[in-house]
Amino acid sequence: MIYTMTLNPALDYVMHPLTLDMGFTNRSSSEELYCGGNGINISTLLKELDVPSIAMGIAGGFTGDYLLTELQDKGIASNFVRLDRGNTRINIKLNGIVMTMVNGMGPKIPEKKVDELLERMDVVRAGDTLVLTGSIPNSLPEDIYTQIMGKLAGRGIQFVVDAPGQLLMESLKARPFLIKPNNHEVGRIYGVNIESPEECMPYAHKLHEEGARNVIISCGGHGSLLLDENGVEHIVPTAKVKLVNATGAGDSMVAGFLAKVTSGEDYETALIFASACGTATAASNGIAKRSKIDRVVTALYKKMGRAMPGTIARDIEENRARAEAGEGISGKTE
Ligand SMILES: O=P(O)(O)OC[C@@]1(O)O[C@H](CO)[C@@H](O)[C@@H]1O
Repeated sequence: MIYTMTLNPALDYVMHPLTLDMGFTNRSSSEELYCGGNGINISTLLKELDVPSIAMGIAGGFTGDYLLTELQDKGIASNFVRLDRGNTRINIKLNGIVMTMVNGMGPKIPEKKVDELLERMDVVRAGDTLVLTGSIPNSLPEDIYTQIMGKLAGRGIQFVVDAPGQLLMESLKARPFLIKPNNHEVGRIYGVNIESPEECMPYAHKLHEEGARNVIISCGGHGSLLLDENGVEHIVPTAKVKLVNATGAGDSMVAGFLAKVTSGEDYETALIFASACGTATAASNGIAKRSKIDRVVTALYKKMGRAMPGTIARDIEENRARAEAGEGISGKTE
């Protein structure tokens, strides 16, 4: 089972401002509301791929109620600690000429709720994957990811960490199965300006030496890299699409990679699929639907001049047939 942990979930309120003048009232042409937070995005994309996962985390107030009802309606299993006070945050995404985001700090988490969460972690068993991702509310201890991994150490659980700077570096001691920073985050960690996968590769080796078993670094339109646990370097370009909203693109990569690795695909195939999932989300409102992912996967193999592996081609064909027959969530169109 794949467990995703979102300690600071959010409702993502996307506005499309016509102007963005500081100090004035600006008007939005339309708005959308999505359930967000990195782990929730990962579970959402996994659901789209028909890969089961359980979303865990901490939620509170009317926004938390909305979030959990939405997850239930989408058929995403969840196991959230509920706060007695405080609201799950609302993150503002101003999708204008450039994307401007204002992310909330999140509610205050009392110590007893942290204990409750740590107790609930006992459901994660040998062979499971636990994804620890996103920022943490400032009332939580900074080493919470390390605490969780410490508690579960030695149980045969694979950890995946996608977290900002220090949280990420701290987590490397636990030898996570996968980390997925982007080029800017890696640049900030090492104090360098790096854009392309080729420029990022030496830093992937450093992160590998520090403890990460597999390192994916996403580089936006420049492509992405994977340095796998066997020390093999993989680089994949990005399929060309019209950018709609890149929120959740990195999370979609993590989901796509895990979906393929856990179903036994090799690392190169998993990276290509991951890249397509990220691109498909960047070209969507919200997390990408299956039909768009399939189109981007096909376009990416074409761009790379490579034949699609039989397993991936069959999967796309089966999904198309199911969509035509009007079955299942994966048949949804955007
Ligand atoms: O404030 P954090 O936890 O760093 O990031 C939260 C967030 O921006 O990340 C997700 C996209 O990855 C969004 O759904 C969400 O609003």
